[in-house]
Amino acid sequence: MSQPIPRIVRATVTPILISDPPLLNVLGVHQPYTPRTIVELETDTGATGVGETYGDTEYLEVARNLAKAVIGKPLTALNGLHDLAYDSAGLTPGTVNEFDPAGLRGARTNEKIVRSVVSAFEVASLDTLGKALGLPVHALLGGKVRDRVDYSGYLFYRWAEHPVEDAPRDDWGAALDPEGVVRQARRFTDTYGFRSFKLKGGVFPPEQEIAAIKALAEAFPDHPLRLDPNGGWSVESSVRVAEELDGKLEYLEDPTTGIDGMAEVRARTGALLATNMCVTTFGEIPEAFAKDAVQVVLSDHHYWGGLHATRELAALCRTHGVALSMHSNTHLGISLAAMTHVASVIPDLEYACDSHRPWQTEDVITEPHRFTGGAVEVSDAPGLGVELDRDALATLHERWIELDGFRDRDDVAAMRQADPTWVQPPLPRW
Ligand SMILES: O=C([O-])C(=O)C[C@H](O)[C@@H](O)C(=O)[O-]
Ligand SMILES: [Mg+2]
Repeated sequence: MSQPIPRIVRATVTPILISDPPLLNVLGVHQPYTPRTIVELETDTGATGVGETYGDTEYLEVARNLAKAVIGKPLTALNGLHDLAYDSAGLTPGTVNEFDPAGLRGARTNEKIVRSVVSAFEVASLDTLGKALGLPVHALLGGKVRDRVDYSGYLFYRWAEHPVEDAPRDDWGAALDPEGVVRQARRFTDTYGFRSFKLKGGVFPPEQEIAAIKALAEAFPDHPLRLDPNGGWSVESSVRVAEELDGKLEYLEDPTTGIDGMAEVRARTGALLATNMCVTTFGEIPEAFAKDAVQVVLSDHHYWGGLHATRELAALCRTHGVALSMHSNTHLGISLAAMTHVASVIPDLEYACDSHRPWQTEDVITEPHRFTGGAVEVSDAPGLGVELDRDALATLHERWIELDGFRDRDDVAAMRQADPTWVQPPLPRW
């Protein structure tokens, strides 16, 4: 006997600020606090679920509108979320900002904002549905093909402390040269067992970053390595780095900006190139793949629009012989759970995924994930397999209310706290 599909009766959007260390990148430095949005859904049958996404003001606005619009909708109406988000926010597709000061993921567009918000509602819906059915999210996506998902150790040049008073602190110390990077990698691997490393570059002139990769290669000869300057280099510099590091990298990530620049680096060096900047939406795929600009697409279920969309992306990549792996920005355990579920159902995932999570000291789930052997176990518990920590959520939301200067991530402005002359660096920087 068929049952009515549960309908959504409550959708709550809670903005939070989470502590973030002073991690450096081509734009500047992370703020002491990064905004995230937590979405909670409840159905008329009493089932509940959670999702997480970016929390900057523009995202939050769209999320708040979508929260009103989903009331009364069937829990399984996932394919309508995208249009509902556009309509409820009164948006049309378009570019908001040619360069995103917050996330180093190409231009900031309404499409990316909408998809990022939709991802949190889609994940929350799947969590709710899974819990109602007693099935893990991976089962709702066709079933896991692996029990553990590999993540790479995400190394950053960093300062010991933020240059502002009362900022959160940690005990990692500074990493500003090859020795510091190797020390950080050693601690990462001792603590979490990571079996590959990615170094966030674009911070120092390429020679210094080449030296850091060489030091890592010497210290960890069995660990695959990646370098990601977020488009900080010209084509000429990219070619030089690719040649200097030939044989030392498993791939080079976004050495330069734009599809044409990436295609030229590929054509001149044969280096394997990954991106989370020049292919971040479905519309960019035909040109990038036709020009052989990228060989590894770093998906991010937030900005591709959710877990189903990530599987669609995986199918497209597979069809074109392009590999798929996973990008990450600052995030908490709800996102890590979603990333792990979707990664577990993609058969041909050959590279370890990225995750910022080891840098975070706070979470909104009662039992944060553990990285062991560089991997996270895929949960078979109903839904995402996480439980919301309401006290932690309330505390981090209070912080969002109090510290209104951090509600939009801006790495350029954060850098100005240390260097008042700092302006958004033009790319390429070198
Ligand atoms: O792989 C990437 O490009 C990123 O993770 C972008 C991020 O914004 C990262 O650079 C960061 O958080 O500094
Ligand atoms: Mg990247």
